[in-house]
Amino acid sequence: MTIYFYKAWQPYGCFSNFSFHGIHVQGIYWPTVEHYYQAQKFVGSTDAVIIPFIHAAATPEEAAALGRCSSRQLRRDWDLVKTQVMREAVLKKFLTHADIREVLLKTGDEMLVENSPTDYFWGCGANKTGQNHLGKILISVREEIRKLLSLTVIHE
Ligand SMILES: Nc1nc(O)c(N)c(N[C@@H]2O[C@H](COP(=O)(O)O)[C@@H](O)[C@H]2O)n1
Repeated sequence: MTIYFYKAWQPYGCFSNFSFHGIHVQGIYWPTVEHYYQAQKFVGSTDAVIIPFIHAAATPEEAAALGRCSSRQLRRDWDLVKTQVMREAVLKKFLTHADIREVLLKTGDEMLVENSPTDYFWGCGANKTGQNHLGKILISVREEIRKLLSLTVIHE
């Protein structure tokens, strides 16, 4: 059975990047994966000045709105690195928070799909033909955590 998720307040909302499960990356705390992901778009770009504003955004929706502003200059390698940036942040999220790690592990081997009606890259889009990269990342993170757990105890 495929598990669909999208908004943070819906079933399996903890799989959304908009869920309030903070991460530390290189000594900096980010309130959601979405804050971190949107900020990474501008690392090294001429619009890097926006990064502290994304970091300080009160909500992930606000962070996403700042990061999605089409007049700003994205880092040049963004399309090359964005999937890896997202995977590292999502892995960090599920290594950090034991409660949602359990939710993820309990999905067994089920397919996970971000049921976004508009996003055909991270989600499945309105007609379910999207690439679902976020769902694929969650599945690979689930597998990586299983391997880590079989080797050692995770220290939060
Ligand atoms: N608008 C919106 N609301 C949500 O609640 C979402 N979970 C998403 N999806 C996420 O949006 C991010 C992609 O942003 P860009 O289009 O690359 O700026 C990514 O985190 C999706 O999972 N969108």
